[in-house]
Amino acid sequence: MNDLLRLLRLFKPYHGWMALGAFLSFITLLANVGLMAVSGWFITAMAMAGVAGVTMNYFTPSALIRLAAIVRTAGRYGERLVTHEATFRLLAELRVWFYQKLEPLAPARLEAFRSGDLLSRIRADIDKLDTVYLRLLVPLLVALLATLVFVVVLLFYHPLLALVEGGLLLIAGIFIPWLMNRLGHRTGQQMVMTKAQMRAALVNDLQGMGELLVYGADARHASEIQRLSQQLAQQQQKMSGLQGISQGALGLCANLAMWGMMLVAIPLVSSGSLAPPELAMLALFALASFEAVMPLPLAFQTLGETLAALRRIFELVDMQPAVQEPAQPLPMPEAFHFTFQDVGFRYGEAADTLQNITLDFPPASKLAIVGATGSGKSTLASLLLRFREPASGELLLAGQPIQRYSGEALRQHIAVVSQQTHLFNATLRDNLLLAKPDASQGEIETACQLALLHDFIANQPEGYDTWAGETGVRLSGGQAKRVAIARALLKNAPVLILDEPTEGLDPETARLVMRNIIQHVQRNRHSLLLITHRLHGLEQMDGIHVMDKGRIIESGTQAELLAAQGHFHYLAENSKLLGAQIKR
Ligand SMILES: Nc1ncnc2c1ncn2[C@@H]1O[C@H](COP(=O)(O)OP(=O)(O)OP(=O)(O)O)[C@@H](O)[C@H]1O
Repeated sequence: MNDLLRLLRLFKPYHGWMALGAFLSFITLLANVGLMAVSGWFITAMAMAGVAGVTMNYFTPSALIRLAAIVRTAGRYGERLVTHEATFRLLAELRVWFYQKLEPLAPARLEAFRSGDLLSRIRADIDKLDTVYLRLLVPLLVALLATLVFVVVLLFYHPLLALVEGGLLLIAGIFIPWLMNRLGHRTGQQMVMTKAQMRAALVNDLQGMGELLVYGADARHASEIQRLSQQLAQQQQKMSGLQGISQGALGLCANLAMWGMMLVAIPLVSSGSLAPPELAMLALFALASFEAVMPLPLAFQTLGETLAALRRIFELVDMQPAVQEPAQPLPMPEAFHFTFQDVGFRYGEAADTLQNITLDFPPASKLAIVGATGSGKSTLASLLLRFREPASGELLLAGQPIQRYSGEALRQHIAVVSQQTHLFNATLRDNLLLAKPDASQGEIETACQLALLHDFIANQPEGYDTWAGETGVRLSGGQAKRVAIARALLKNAPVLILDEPTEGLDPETARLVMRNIIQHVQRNRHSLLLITHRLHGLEQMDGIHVMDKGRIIESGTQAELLAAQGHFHYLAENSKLLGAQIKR
């Protein structure tokens, strides 16, 4: 329930729209019930007047009937318009709010979630929330008000009539929905989970379809999807069964109310305290009044589903970002001088990933981090990018703890080519412009020339408007990598971080691209942090740090490290490429 109240507070800017929608719905209901009641009265009165051969004023009731019919039609139209407008506005607001809450959680906190699950929360769970206003709040408010009005109206005729109507409305509006909620709560929650699991499994399988086919695991994965889909079908069947029972029970209550009216009203007509046309009027009034509670059982039956969706949304929203933004961030410095002082870091409860890292990364310098796979090189870069915070020691930027700067502002001054580069399902131009939306064609081409990509693009029939495909599938691995390099160079940021930039490139192309990158950073007096396994081109670095098991075990220039005959020398000996480089 707390989650529901919290959601209502989020709806605050739209309370006016919401109230208007509920009001129109209430008016429409009153018009419908009035229409039925007056019609019942009018038909009976006319019949009786015909039998008795007397004349009666039929203008007023027929005008009333027309009025009620017009109000009902216009009201229904207005109600649909306003309630749906309100719902779409609420959903749009919720999506933006949710996205804004998600953004600071990326990448560190969101890694724990499957991409299909995140998609499910953003789309399906948010969509589910339209039921809170449209199917829960409006019907509940209208039912409450209408029950009150109906009981008061009947009290004017006879207290017993009000008692029958009120009692049956309470059974239909409270007991049956309560029962449906009890019976449907668990299944509703399970349905949200099953749907989310199915979406996550589908997204996962579609992304890895190639591997599934190669290893012949597609049938096994398909059977899991089938199992989930059967589970969902069973849950849906149970919910539909409950819905059928509740609608039947409601119909029964409405008919019982009509009969109840007759039972109470017939003696009143016989005793002369009620006119005969009023008997038909009351019977139809009672029957029609149950429209007020009709939507409630379904609303409460699906409440479990709605609350589960809401919980999944708040669960994400309430997560603390891995990095806290300072309340009053320092302005960005003129020169980007990073200093690691005895920095330690670990992922969650795992063992230390980084220990006692001390290194200096001054402006316009070129630093290489080399070492075995899993030794913590990329983690070091993610601390620089403020995606994560050191657990111990200090990471300084221009002499100030990096925590005092805004992560977002900092990242505007850093260009990155990460290990797993992501290309968007857009043209090559759009993928490049991501780094600098206002870049000119000349700037784009220069960046691509540096990445040795321009000739390839120029040879494509559509040039820079060639479609890259989802995650760059329409390019080779090496081409996609070079798009990422060109994108980083186009940004022209004072700090460039390259994590395995030449992975997937043939040795000659790798050598030429690295040569161009180094010339580019030297020309612009930018700094470069190169994370690599490949030990070529390192003679141009101002410093090399060798990492092993989260620690820096050696530091120096290439010549110094080779002369020291330590770990770097051992790695170099094992690298034919470096041998080729040194000979050259
Ligand atoms: N998001 C993460 N959550 C938990 N552990 C992680 C995460 N990312 C990396 N690790 C662990 O931290 C350690 C260091 O990883 P990191 O990616 O920094 O190494 P690396 O030196 O860059 O490796 P490689 O050369 O293979 O890219 C590894 O043991 C890895 O399993």
